[in-house]
Amino acid sequence: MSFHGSVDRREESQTDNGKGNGTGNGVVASNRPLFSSQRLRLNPKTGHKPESYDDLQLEFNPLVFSSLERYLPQNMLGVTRDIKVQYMKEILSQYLPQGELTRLFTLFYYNMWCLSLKKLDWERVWVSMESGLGAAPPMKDLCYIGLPIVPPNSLTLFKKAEKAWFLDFVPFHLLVFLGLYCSFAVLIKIFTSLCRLHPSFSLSNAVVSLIELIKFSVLSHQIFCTLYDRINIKYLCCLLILLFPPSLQPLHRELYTMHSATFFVPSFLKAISENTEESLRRIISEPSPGVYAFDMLQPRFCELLLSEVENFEKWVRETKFRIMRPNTMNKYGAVLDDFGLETMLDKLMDDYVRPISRVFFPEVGGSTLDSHHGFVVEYGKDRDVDLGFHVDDSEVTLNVCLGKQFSGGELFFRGIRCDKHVNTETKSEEILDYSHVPGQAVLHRGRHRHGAKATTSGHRINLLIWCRSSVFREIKKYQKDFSSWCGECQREKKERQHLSIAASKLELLRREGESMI
Ligand SMILES: O=C(O)CCC(=O)C(=O)O
Ligand SMILES: [Fe+2]
Repeated sequence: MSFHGSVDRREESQTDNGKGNGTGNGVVASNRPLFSSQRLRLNPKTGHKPESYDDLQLEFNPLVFSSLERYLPQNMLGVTRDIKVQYMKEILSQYLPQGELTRLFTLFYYNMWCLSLKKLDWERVWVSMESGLGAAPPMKDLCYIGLPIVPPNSLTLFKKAEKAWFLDFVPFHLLVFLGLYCSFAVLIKIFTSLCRLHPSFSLSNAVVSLIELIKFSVLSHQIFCTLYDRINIKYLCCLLILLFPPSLQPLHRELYTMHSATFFVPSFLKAISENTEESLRRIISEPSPGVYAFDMLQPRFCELLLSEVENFEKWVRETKFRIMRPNTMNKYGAVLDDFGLETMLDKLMDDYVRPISRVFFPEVGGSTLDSHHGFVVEYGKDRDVDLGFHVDDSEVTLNVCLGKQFSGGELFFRGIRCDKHVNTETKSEEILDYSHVPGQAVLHRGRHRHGAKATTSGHRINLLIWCRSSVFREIKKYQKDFSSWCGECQREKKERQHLSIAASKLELLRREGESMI
């Protein structure tokens, strides 16, 4: 690999120890095709005044040569400019084709610019180049002096540099630009209005003032850079949030931690505490295969949660805060995790939904539910009207009606399907239209196709928790047959079994016929 060559080169240069190219007398033959062991010194010769290369037609910017000159080995500092140029050109051309170098020099100049503004020190230029381009040994020397040179054909390293450029530098660049732009814009505005107002306005005065203003802008720009540099933007955001906290205050603090006795009806609590299939079946009905219904929430809890949601929505309206809606299908409703109910919902899933799902939905990861998306949906006048036919992004969905008074809004279920069969037709035995009652929960697989009919009057608000299992999702990637839960896969499997039994029977009959003959 090209890296090996680079490592060798570095080792070679280390043994050379700054004493030139092996000749020992500091003289380098001008017609020498290659300075076989070129190296640069690690620390610049600070007292050395570099020559100007501006008048030469060079492949690289003359400034690169001036900048590089201080890093030449001692014996090269006294030779003619042409030899220095040749020496430096060879160093530069060893590393990269011209095109890539040009692009990398952009990075270099960017760092130089940062340096000039004291945004970066050399140490950080090195670190930035190193992390941006990869830490190939020979680069260390070169990067240390700010030259982002990488071994030939190291396109991958360059890609990394580009990525680093975008991730680290572009946001900074934009901010600096904005800072500069704003300060200029404001100052120019002040300047022009002053010019118009001031009685002693003259062109020469104006030019002098303008120069002063530019100086001032550059200074403010530098202050801005320093601020940016010193105060990590993340911490700045945290600080701002701490200084100006969003003013949403919970209305009912008791909702934010799990109080099972006040949240749930006694029958539900009893069944969960016994934690057997029998105890659960005692309180749970199954109006259609795969849809389980049971009484769950106390009316008081529903009221509290409804007023908490109202409080949240009022705050959203007043502050004009933009919030994410529960999913792409709803224009109303709110994600409960977003206003602090995440911990309570975690507990609800862990201690209540999972024990039931373990019994009723083991084949879709019911016992390994480990994350959730909890939200409320709202239907009625000035709200969503109905909800289209869909499947949820969940393994198991808990849907509890919180209230209020309403008519219509039935949940309709149309069979469980895997991805492949999600659009297949519904069999009559799969049809269920279910009318929800406040406090009552419906538990179903996320892949159970469903929707909600129009709420024709009143206001319907439901609490939903889409529960997910990462284990199930991982296993599912390697499966093709979902006949343990997909209605259509089941039918296909039965069909295959049917055909194979019929074929076996036919084969038996054929053999019997043959033996008779
Ligand atoms: O409106 C409902 O009760 C159903 C909501 C639903 O299915 C969903 O949000 O995924
Ligand atoms: Fe749904």
